[in-house]
Amino acid sequence: MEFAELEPELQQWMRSAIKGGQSRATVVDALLKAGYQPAIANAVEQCFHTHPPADDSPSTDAKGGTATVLSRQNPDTCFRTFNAGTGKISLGAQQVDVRFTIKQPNIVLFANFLADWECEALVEMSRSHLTPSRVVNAQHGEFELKSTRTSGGTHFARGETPLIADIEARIARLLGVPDTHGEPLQILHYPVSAEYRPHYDFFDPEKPGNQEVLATGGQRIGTLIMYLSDVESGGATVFPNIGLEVQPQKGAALFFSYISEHGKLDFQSLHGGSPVLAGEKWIASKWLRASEYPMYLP
Ligand SMILES: O=C(O)CCC(=O)C(=O)O
Ligand SMILES: [Fe+2]
Repeated sequence: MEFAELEPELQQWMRSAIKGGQSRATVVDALLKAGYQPAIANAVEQCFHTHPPADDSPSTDAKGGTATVLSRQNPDTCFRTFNAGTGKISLGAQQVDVRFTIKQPNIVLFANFLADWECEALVEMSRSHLTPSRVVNAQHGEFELKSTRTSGGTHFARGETPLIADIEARIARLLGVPDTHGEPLQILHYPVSAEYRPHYDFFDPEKPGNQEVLATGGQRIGTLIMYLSDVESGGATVFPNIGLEVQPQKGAALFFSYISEHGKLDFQSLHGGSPVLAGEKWIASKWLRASEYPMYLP
């Protein structure tokens, strides 16, 4: 949906909300609640570019104001909702399709999120920089090698290249969460037999080793896994508690969020990458936080 196609009153409302310092998520959320279709997020994004917030109006995010959807008690409402009837979502050159949705846990599979050339470019940028993937030890907070995660990976800072900036803007438009809430983009490579055993992407707040990761950007609230390759055999993303298996398809993206109503962590979101049996698997993971995540860690 193009900003220029909206009714003048709506354009005016959007301009003043943005000039007044409302965040993208707040504006999109208000419009969805008013009954607009999710594609309205496109128009909001365009409006942000053409009518950026005034320099002297601090954003409600920065003030921690109550209008900020992401600072609510119940952060799951900050994501747009999708259903089987959502239809095509126009994101720049990509016409994204919703393939299926599950409500609990909240899972959505999108087809055609990335173009083939974008998948190939991300793989080529990463191939020579892979190091063994690590996991955070929830007891003492160190990042360590474990047999439960045997992929190789690398990461890119937000906006590190024009392609990455473009994909991050697309994610923000699709999900209705500002790109500033995203961790660096992780590129993961699974050769034959590599896997990521079932785990949660959120950090258990009860565990002492998680306090440091939680202090930067707050809790993780959702994950977008972008498939950069097909896999000849094996390598599905699995949700063992609900019996779901998603076979990687180049260009598709799997979204799931794990803060259930009333801000409770959703333990049904247990998921993993099953072992690759033939061929190789490449993915890009974008983890989203409840608050802004710094560009460079202190
Ligand atoms: O490899 C997969 O399919 C799952 C990856 C994953 O769980 C993650 O990146 O958090
Ligand atoms: Fe994960």
